[in-house]
Amino acid sequence: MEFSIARLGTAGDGIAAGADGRPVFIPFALPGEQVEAEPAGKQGEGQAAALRTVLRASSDRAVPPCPYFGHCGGCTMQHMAIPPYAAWKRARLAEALARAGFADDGAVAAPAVTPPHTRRRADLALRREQGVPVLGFHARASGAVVDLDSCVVLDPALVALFAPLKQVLRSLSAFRREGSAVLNLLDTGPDLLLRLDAEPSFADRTLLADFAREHGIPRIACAPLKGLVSETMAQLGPAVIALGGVPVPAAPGAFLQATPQGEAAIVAAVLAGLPEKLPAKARIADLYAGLGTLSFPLAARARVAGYESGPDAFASLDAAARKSGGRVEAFRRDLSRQPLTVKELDAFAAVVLDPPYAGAIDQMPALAKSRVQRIVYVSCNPVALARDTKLLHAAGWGLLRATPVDQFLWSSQLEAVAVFARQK
Ligand SMILES: C[S@@+](CC[C@H](N)C(=O)[O-])C[C@H]1O[C@@H](n2cnc3c(N)ncnc32)[C@H](O)[C@@H]1O
Repeated sequence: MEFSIARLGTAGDGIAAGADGRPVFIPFALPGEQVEAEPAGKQGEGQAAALRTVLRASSDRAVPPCPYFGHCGGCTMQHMAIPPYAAWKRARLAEALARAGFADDGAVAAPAVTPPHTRRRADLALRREQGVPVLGFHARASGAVVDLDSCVVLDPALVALFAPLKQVLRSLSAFRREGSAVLNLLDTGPDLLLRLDAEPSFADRTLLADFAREHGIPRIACAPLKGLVSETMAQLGPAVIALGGVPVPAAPGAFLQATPQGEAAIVAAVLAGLPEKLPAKARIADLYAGLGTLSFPLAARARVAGYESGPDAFASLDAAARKSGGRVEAFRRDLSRQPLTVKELDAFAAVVLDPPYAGAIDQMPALAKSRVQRIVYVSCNPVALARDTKLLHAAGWGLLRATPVDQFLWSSQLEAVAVFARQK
Protein backbone atom coordinates (compact mmCIF):
# COMPACT_ATOMS: atom_id res chain seq x y z
CA MET A 1 0.00 0.00 0.00
CA GLU A 2 1.12 3.56 -0.68
CA PHE A 3 1.19 6.29 1.94
CA SER A 4 2.02 10.01 2.07
CA ILE A 5 3.83 10.85 5.29
CA ALA A 6 2.41 13.94 6.97
CA ARG A 7 4.43 14.25 10.19
CA LEU A 8 6.61 12.49 12.76
CA GLY A 9 5.14 10.95 15.91
CA THR A 10 6.77 11.28 19.32
CA ALA A 11 8.63 7.98 18.84
CA GLY A 12 9.96 9.23 15.49
CA ASP A 13 7.68 7.12 13.27
CA GLY A 14 6.36 8.70 10.08
CA ILE A 15 2.59 9.18 10.35
CA ALA A 16 0.24 8.95 7.38
CA ALA A 17 -3.57 9.01 7.23
CA GLY A 18 -4.98 5.52 6.63
CA ALA A 19 -7.95 4.77 4.36
CA ASP A 20 -10.29 5.02 7.40
CA GLY A 21 -8.72 8.33 8.44
CA ARG A 22 -6.95 6.80 11.41
CA PRO A 23 -3.16 7.30 11.71
CA VAL A 24 -0.75 4.77 10.25
CA PHE A 25 2.66 4.69 11.98
CA ILE A 26 5.53 3.84 9.64
CA PRO A 27 8.99 3.63 11.24
CA PHE A 28 11.90 5.07 9.19
CA ALA A 29 9.62 7.20 6.97
CA LEU A 30 9.93 11.01 6.93
CA PRO A 31 7.44 13.85 6.47
CA GLY A 32 6.86 14.68 2.78
CA GLU A 33 7.80 11.18 1.63
CA GLN A 34 5.71 8.87 -0.52
CA VAL A 35 6.31 5.31 0.65
CA GLU A 36 5.16 1.75 0.15
CA ALA A 37 4.48 -0.08 3.43
CA GLU A 38 2.80 -3.28 4.60
CA PRO A 39 0.27 -3.46 7.46
CA ALA A 40 1.96 -4.70 10.65
CA GLY A 41 -0.82 -4.76 13.25
CA LYS A 42 -2.42 -2.30 15.60
CA GLN A 43 -0.55 0.60 17.20
CA GLY A 44 -2.38 2.69 19.81
CA GLU A 45 -5.28 4.52 18.18
CA GLY A 46 -4.13 3.52 14.69
CA GLN A 47 -2.22 0.94 12.67
CA ALA A 48 1.46 0.11 12.29
CA ALA A 49 3.00 -0.52 8.88
CA ALA A 50 6.46 -1.74 7.90
CA LEU A 51 8.33 0.38 5.35
CA ARG A 52 9.09 -1.50 2.13
CA THR A 53 10.16 1.17 -0.38
CA VAL A 54 10.65 4.92 -0.31
CA LEU A 55 9.01 5.97 -3.58
CA ARG A 56 9.78 9.68 -3.20
CA ALA A 57 12.46 10.57 -0.65
CA SER A 58 12.56 13.71 1.47
CA SER A 59 15.56 16.03 1.18
CA ASP A 60 15.82 15.51 4.98
CA ARG A 61 16.79 11.87 4.42
CA ALA A 62 20.36 10.90 5.39
CA VAL A 63 22.45 7.74 5.01
CA PRO A 64 22.50 5.98 8.42
CA PRO A 65 26.11 5.66 9.60
CA CYS A 66 25.59 2.45 11.62
CA PRO A 67 25.49 -1.10 10.17
CA TYR A 68 22.94 -2.10 12.86
CA PHE A 69 20.48 0.66 11.93
CA GLY A 70 16.99 -0.70 11.42
CA HIS A 71 17.49 -3.64 13.82
CA CYS A 72 19.03 -2.07 16.92
CA GLY A 73 16.53 -0.13 18.99
CA GLY A 74 19.25 2.23 20.29
CA CYS A 75 19.21 4.79 17.47
CA THR A 76 16.04 4.93 15.40
CA MET A 77 16.50 8.32 13.71
CA GLN A 78 19.75 7.93 11.77
CA HIS A 79 17.80 8.21 8.50
CA MET A 80 17.19 11.90 9.25
CA ALA A 81 19.77 14.66 8.64
CA ILE A 82 20.83 16.51 11.80
CA PRO A 83 19.33 20.00 11.07
CA PRO A 84 15.72 18.74 10.57
CA TYR A 85 16.22 16.23 13.40
CA ALA A 86 17.26 19.10 15.73
CA ALA A 87 14.27 21.17 14.55
CA TRP A 88 11.95 18.21 15.33
CA LYS A 89 13.33 18.00 18.89
CA ARG A 90 12.88 21.74 19.37
CA ALA A 91 9.29 21.52 18.10
CA ARG A 92 8.52 18.63 20.47
CA LEU A 93 9.73 20.66 23.46
CA ALA A 94 7.67 23.65 22.31
CA GLU A 95 4.61 21.35 21.98
CA ALA A 96 5.14 19.89 25.47
CA LEU A 97 5.36 23.37 27.00
CA ALA A 98 2.33 24.51 24.98
CA ARG A 99 0.37 21.60 26.50
CA ALA A 100 1.29 23.04 29.91
CA GLY A 101 -0.05 26.44 28.78
CA PHE A 102 3.21 28.21 27.86
CA ALA A 103 3.05 29.76 24.37
CA ASP A 104 6.06 29.33 22.08
CA ASP A 105 6.93 33.01 21.76
CA GLY A 106 10.62 32.49 21.07
CA ALA A 107 11.48 31.12 24.53
CA VAL A 108 12.48 27.70 23.17
CA ALA A 109 16.11 27.67 22.00
CA ALA A 110 17.71 25.48 19.33
CA PRO A 111 18.88 22.14 20.76
CA ALA A 112 22.40 21.38 21.90
CA VAL A 113 23.04 18.17 19.87
CA THR A 114 25.85 15.98 21.19
CA PRO A 115 28.33 14.43 18.74
CA PRO A 116 28.60 10.68 17.96
CA HIS A 117 31.08 8.47 19.88
CA THR A 118 30.62 10.42 23.15
CA ARG A 119 28.06 8.45 25.20
CA ARG A 120 29.76 7.48 28.45
CA ARG A 121 26.98 5.45 30.01
CA ALA A 122 25.34 2.34 28.60
CA ASP A 123 23.03 -0.31 30.01
CA LEU A 124 23.67 -3.20 27.63
CA ALA A 125 21.46 -6.28 27.56
CA LEU A 126 23.10 -9.72 27.81
CA ARG A 127 21.73 -13.05 26.61
CA ARG A 128 23.25 -16.48 26.33
CA GLU A 129 22.11 -18.08 23.07
CA GLN A 130 23.27 -21.68 22.47
CA GLY A 131 26.04 -21.07 24.99
CA VAL A 132 27.29 -17.95 23.20
CA PRO A 133 27.02 -14.53 24.90
CA VAL A 134 25.11 -11.85 22.99
CA LEU A 135 25.70 -8.23 24.10
CA GLY A 136 23.92 -5.16 22.80
CA PHE A 137 20.79 -3.05 22.84
CA HIS A 138 17.27 -4.41 22.55
CA ALA A 139 15.87 -4.64 19.05
CA ARG A 140 13.15 -2.14 18.19
CA ALA A 141 9.84 -3.06 19.87
CA SER A 142 11.12 -6.51 20.80
CA GLY A 143 12.74 -8.38 23.67
CA ALA A 144 15.48 -9.69 21.35
CA VAL A 145 19.01 -8.40 21.84
CA VAL A 146 20.98 -7.16 18.81
CA ASP A 147 24.54 -8.45 19.16
CA LEU A 148 26.90 -5.50 18.71
CA ASP A 149 30.57 -5.38 17.75
CA SER A 150 30.54 -1.62 17.23
CA CYS A 151 28.44 1.40 18.13
CA VAL A 152 28.46 4.91 16.67
CA VAL A 153 27.10 6.69 19.75
CA LEU A 154 29.12 5.11 22.58
CA ASP A 155 32.58 6.33 23.54
CA PRO A 156 35.22 4.10 21.83
CA ALA A 157 36.71 3.29 25.27
CA LEU A 158 33.47 1.45 26.10
CA VAL A 159 33.07 -0.13 22.65
CA ALA A 160 36.60 -1.56 23.01
CA LEU A 161 35.29 -3.68 25.90
CA PHE A 162 32.51 -5.39 23.88
CA ALA A 163 34.62 -8.24 22.44
CA PRO A 164 36.66 -9.06 25.58
CA LEU A 165 33.53 -8.81 27.74
CA LYS A 166 31.72 -11.33 25.53
CA GLN A 167 34.78 -13.56 25.81
CA VAL A 168 34.86 -13.52 29.63
CA LEU A 169 31.07 -13.94 29.83
CA ARG A 170 31.42 -17.27 27.97
CA SER A 171 33.11 -18.76 31.03
CA LEU A 172 31.11 -17.06 33.84
CA SER A 173 28.90 -19.57 35.63
CA ALA A 174 26.87 -16.68 37.16
CA PHE A 175 25.68 -15.78 33.66
CA ARG A 176 23.15 -18.43 32.72
CA ARG A 177 20.57 -17.02 30.36
CA GLU A 178 20.25 -13.27 30.79
CA GLY A 179 21.75 -10.23 32.40
CA SER A 180 22.91 -6.72 31.72
CA ALA A 181 26.17 -4.79 31.75
CA VAL A 182 26.08 -1.20 32.97
CA LEU A 183 29.16 0.60 31.72
CA ASN A 184 30.04 4.03 33.07
CA LEU A 185 33.08 5.83 31.73
CA LEU A 186 34.42 7.67 34.78
CA ASP A 187 37.50 9.91 34.95
CA THR A 188 39.34 6.93 36.45
CA GLY A 189 38.37 4.60 33.57
CA PRO A 190 35.48 2.30 32.68
CA ASP A 191 33.37 1.10 35.62
CA LEU A 192 31.49 -2.16 35.06
CA LEU A 193 28.39 -3.41 36.88
CA LEU A 194 27.21 -6.86 35.76
CA ARG A 195 23.67 -7.86 36.63
CA LEU A 196 23.56 -11.64 36.39
CA ASP A 197 21.03 -14.41 36.93
CA ALA A 198 23.10 -16.57 39.33
CA GLU A 199 25.56 -16.17 42.25
CA PRO A 200 29.17 -15.54 41.16
CA SER A 201 31.37 -18.53 42.02
CA PHE A 202 34.95 -18.34 43.30
CA ALA A 203 36.14 -19.09 39.74
CA ASP A 204 33.95 -16.24 38.41
CA ARG A 205 35.56 -13.81 40.86
CA THR A 206 39.04 -14.84 39.72
CA LEU A 207 38.05 -14.50 36.05
CA LEU A 208 36.63 -11.02 36.64
CA ALA A 209 39.66 -9.88 38.64
CA ASP A 210 41.94 -11.03 35.78
CA PHE A 211 39.65 -9.32 33.26
CA ALA A 212 39.83 -6.04 35.24
CA ARG A 213 43.66 -6.19 35.34
CA GLU A 214 44.00 -7.05 31.66
CA HIS A 215 41.70 -4.27 30.44
CA GLY A 216 42.53 -1.48 32.89
CA ILE A 217 39.10 -1.50 34.54
CA PRO A 218 39.42 0.01 38.05
CA ARG A 219 36.30 -1.72 39.40
CA ILE A 220 33.96 -4.55 38.48
CA ALA A 221 30.86 -5.23 40.57
CA CYS A 222 28.09 -7.81 40.29
CA ALA A 223 24.47 -7.64 41.37
CA PRO A 224 21.48 -9.99 41.04
CA LEU A 225 19.30 -9.25 38.01
CA LYS A 226 16.70 -7.29 39.94
CA GLY A 227 18.67 -6.68 43.15
CA LEU A 228 19.65 -3.27 44.43
CA VAL A 229 22.83 -4.24 46.26
CA SER A 230 26.01 -4.91 44.32
CA GLU A 231 29.15 -6.72 45.42
CA THR A 232 32.60 -5.65 44.29
CA MET A 233 34.42 -8.41 42.38
CA ALA A 234 37.59 -6.46 41.63
CA GLN A 235 38.81 -3.06 42.78
CA LEU A 236 42.14 -1.99 41.33
CA GLY A 237 41.76 1.71 42.00
CA PRO A 238 39.29 4.49 42.80
CA ALA A 239 36.08 5.00 40.79
CA VAL A 240 35.70 8.76 40.63
CA ILE A 241 34.21 11.44 38.37
CA ALA A 242 34.76 15.20 38.68
CA LEU A 243 31.51 17.18 38.77
CA GLY A 244 31.89 20.96 38.71
CA GLY A 245 35.58 20.38 39.45
CA VAL A 246 34.85 18.32 42.60
CA PRO A 247 35.96 14.66 42.64
CA VAL A 248 32.95 12.50 43.47
CA PRO A 249 33.17 8.77 44.29
CA ALA A 250 30.67 6.93 42.08
CA ALA A 251 28.90 3.71 43.12
CA PRO A 252 28.63 0.88 40.55
CA GLY A 253 25.99 1.79 37.95
CA ALA A 254 25.66 5.36 39.29
CA PHE A 255 23.51 7.77 37.29
CA LEU A 256 25.60 10.08 35.10
CA GLN A 257 24.38 12.47 32.43
CA ALA A 258 24.76 10.42 29.26
CA THR A 259 27.51 12.47 27.60
CA PRO A 260 30.05 15.02 28.88
CA GLN A 261 28.73 17.45 26.22
CA GLY A 262 25.14 16.90 27.38
CA GLU A 263 26.18 17.47 30.97
CA ALA A 264 27.99 20.70 29.99
CA ALA A 265 24.92 21.93 28.04
CA ILE A 266 22.59 21.16 30.96
CA VAL A 267 24.90 22.81 33.51
CA ALA A 268 25.28 25.91 31.28
CA ALA A 269 21.49 26.23 30.81
CA VAL A 270 20.87 25.74 34.56
CA LEU A 271 23.45 28.39 35.54
CA ALA A 272 22.07 30.79 32.90
CA GLY A 273 18.60 30.29 34.41
CA LEU A 274 19.58 31.63 37.84
CA PRO A 275 18.79 35.23 38.77
CA GLU A 276 21.65 37.50 37.65
CA LYS A 277 22.29 38.83 41.14
CA LEU A 278 22.06 36.61 44.18
CA PRO A 279 22.51 38.00 47.70
CA ALA A 280 25.67 36.83 49.50
CA LYS A 281 23.60 34.61 51.82
CA ALA A 282 21.38 33.18 49.08
CA ARG A 283 20.84 29.42 48.97
CA ILE A 284 19.83 27.23 46.04
CA ALA A 285 17.98 23.91 46.35
CA ASP A 286 19.02 21.10 44.01
CA LEU A 287 16.21 18.53 44.11
CA TYR A 288 16.90 14.98 42.85
CA ALA A 289 20.59 15.87 43.10
CA GLY A 290 22.15 12.47 42.28
CA LEU A 291 25.95 12.62 42.60
CA GLY A 292 25.88 16.42 42.43
CA THR A 293 26.17 17.02 38.67
CA LEU A 294 24.33 20.30 39.23
CA SER A 295 24.99 20.92 42.96
CA PHE A 296 28.75 21.40 42.57
CA PRO A 297 28.59 23.81 39.58
CA LEU A 298 25.74 25.69 41.33
CA ALA A 299 27.99 26.16 44.37
CA ALA A 300 30.00 28.70 42.35
CA ARG A 301 26.93 31.01 42.59
CA ALA A 302 25.52 30.30 46.09
CA ARG A 303 25.33 27.78 48.90
CA VAL A 304 23.51 24.65 47.75
CA ALA A 305 21.26 22.15 49.52
CA GLY A 306 21.18 18.91 47.50
CA TYR A 307 18.25 16.53 48.13
CA GLU A 308 18.50 12.91 47.04
CA SER A 309 16.75 9.68 48.08
CA GLY A 310 19.01 7.00 46.56
CA PRO A 311 21.32 5.60 49.27
CA ASP A 312 24.37 5.23 46.99
CA ALA A 313 23.92 8.57 45.24
CA PHE A 314 23.34 10.31 48.57
CA ALA A 315 26.50 8.71 50.04
CA SER A 316 28.56 9.93 47.05
CA LEU A 317 27.10 13.42 47.16
CA ASP A 318 27.52 13.69 50.92
CA ALA A 319 31.12 12.42 50.91
CA ALA A 320 32.15 14.79 48.09
CA ALA A 321 30.25 17.72 49.64
CA ARG A 322 31.99 17.29 53.00
CA LYS A 323 35.39 17.43 51.32
CA SER A 324 34.61 20.32 48.98
CA GLY A 325 34.64 23.35 51.27
CA GLY A 326 31.15 23.43 52.77
CA ARG A 327 29.26 25.22 49.95
CA VAL A 328 27.15 22.08 49.27
CA GLU A 329 25.16 20.25 51.93
CA ALA A 330 23.56 16.89 51.14
CA PHE A 331 20.16 15.83 52.52
CA ARG A 332 18.74 12.33 52.20
CA ARG A 333 15.07 12.77 51.48
CA ASP A 334 12.42 11.01 49.44
CA LEU A 335 10.69 13.87 47.65
CA SER A 336 7.71 11.71 46.68
CA ARG A 337 6.88 10.73 50.24
CA GLN A 338 8.12 13.92 51.87
CA PRO A 339 8.24 16.79 49.37
CA LEU A 340 9.76 20.08 50.48
CA THR A 341 7.06 22.31 51.97
CA VAL A 342 6.27 25.82 50.74
CA LYS A 343 7.94 27.22 53.86
CA GLU A 344 11.10 25.20 53.22
CA LEU A 345 11.14 26.19 49.54
CA ASP A 346 10.69 29.89 50.33
CA ALA A 347 14.06 29.87 52.12
CA PHE A 348 15.77 29.40 48.74
CA ALA A 349 16.50 32.02 46.07
CA ALA A 350 16.15 29.41 43.33
CA VAL A 351 15.12 25.78 43.05
CA VAL A 352 16.63 23.43 40.49
CA LEU A 353 14.92 20.07 40.01
CA ASP A 354 16.06 17.17 37.86
CA PRO A 355 13.56 14.40 38.58
CA PRO A 356 13.62 10.83 37.21
CA TYR A 357 11.58 9.85 34.12
CA ALA A 358 8.32 9.74 36.10
CA GLY A 359 8.66 13.46 36.90
CA ALA A 360 8.05 15.35 40.14
CA ILE A 361 4.27 15.33 40.55
CA ASP A 362 4.40 15.10 44.38
CA GLN A 363 6.78 18.06 44.68
CA MET A 364 5.02 20.33 42.18
CA PRO A 365 2.08 21.68 44.27
CA ALA A 366 4.40 23.21 46.89
CA LEU A 367 6.76 24.50 44.22
CA ALA A 368 3.87 26.14 42.39
CA LYS A 369 2.77 27.91 45.60
CA SER A 370 6.29 28.96 46.62
CA ARG A 371 7.74 32.47 46.23
CA VAL A 372 11.23 31.40 45.07
CA GLN A 373 12.66 33.71 42.39
CA ARG A 374 13.36 30.99 39.85
CA ILE A 375 12.46 27.38 39.18
CA VAL A 376 14.79 25.53 36.80
CA TYR A 377 13.28 22.22 35.69
CA VAL A 378 15.67 19.72 34.05
CA SER A 379 13.58 17.12 32.27
CA CYS A 380 14.20 13.78 30.55
CA ASN A 381 10.51 13.22 29.74
CA PRO A 382 8.42 15.80 27.87
CA VAL A 383 5.15 14.15 29.00
CA ALA A 384 6.07 14.54 32.69
CA LEU A 385 7.41 18.05 32.01
CA ALA A 386 4.08 19.11 30.47
CA ARG A 387 2.05 17.55 33.29
CA ASP A 388 4.25 19.01 36.07
CA THR A 389 4.66 22.52 34.69
CA LYS A 390 0.94 22.86 33.98
CA LEU A 391 0.68 23.45 37.73
CA LEU A 392 3.25 26.25 37.48
CA HIS A 393 1.29 27.88 34.64
CA ALA A 394 -1.95 27.69 36.61
CA ALA A 395 -0.24 29.30 39.63
CA GLY A 396 1.00 32.31 37.63
CA TRP A 397 4.52 31.28 36.65
CA GLY A 398 5.90 32.30 33.24
CA LEU A 399 8.42 30.54 31.02
CA LEU A 400 11.63 32.56 30.61
CA ARG A 401 13.45 30.12 28.31
CA ALA A 402 13.73 26.45 27.51
CA THR A 403 16.73 24.64 26.04
CA PRO A 404 16.39 21.19 24.44
CA VAL A 405 19.44 19.00 25.12
CA ASP A 406 19.94 16.08 22.78
CA GLN A 407 22.33 13.72 24.49
CA PHE A 408 20.72 10.54 23.15
CA LEU A 409 21.75 11.26 19.59
CA TRP A 410 19.52 9.79 16.86
CA SER A 411 16.90 8.65 19.38
CA SER A 412 13.41 9.99 20.05
CA GLN A 413 14.34 10.86 23.64
CA LEU A 414 14.15 14.50 24.57
CA GLU A 415 15.85 16.26 27.46
CA ALA A 416 15.41 19.90 28.32
CA VAL A 417 16.12 22.69 30.79
CA ALA A 418 13.15 25.02 31.34
CA VAL A 419 13.39 28.20 33.43
CA PHE A 420 10.35 29.72 35.15
CA ALA A 421 9.76 32.97 37.08
CA ARG A 422 6.64 34.28 38.80
CA GLN A 423 4.53 36.64 36.71
CA LYS A 424 1.94 37.29 39.39
C1 LIG B 1 17.63 12.23 36.46
S1 LIG B 1 18.55 11.83 37.90
C2 LIG B 1 19.36 13.37 38.13
C3 LIG B 1 20.58 13.34 38.99
C4 LIG B 1 21.44 14.59 38.96
N1 LIG B 1 20.68 15.80 39.05
C5 LIG B 1 22.32 14.59 37.73
O1 LIG B 1 22.19 15.49 36.89
O2 LIG B 1 23.17 13.70 37.61
C6 LIG B 1 17.30 11.75 39.11
C7 LIG B 1 17.78 11.53 40.52
O3 LIG B 1 16.63 11.57 41.37
C8 LIG B 1 16.78 10.59 42.39
N2 LIG B 1 15.42 10.29 42.87
C9 LIG B 1 14.49 9.50 42.30
N3 LIG B 1 13.35 9.50 43.01
C10 LIG B 1 13.55 10.35 44.04
C11 LIG B 1 12.74 10.79 45.12
N4 LIG B 1 11.48 10.35 45.27
N5 LIG B 1 13.25 11.68 46.00
C12 LIG B 1 14.50 12.14 45.86
N6 LIG B 1 15.34 11.74 44.87
C13 LIG B 1 14.87 10.86 43.96
C14 LIG B 1 17.48 9.44 41.69
O4 LIG B 1 18.11 8.60 42.65
C15 LIG B 1 18.46 10.20 40.78
O5 LIG B 1 19.68 10.42 41.45
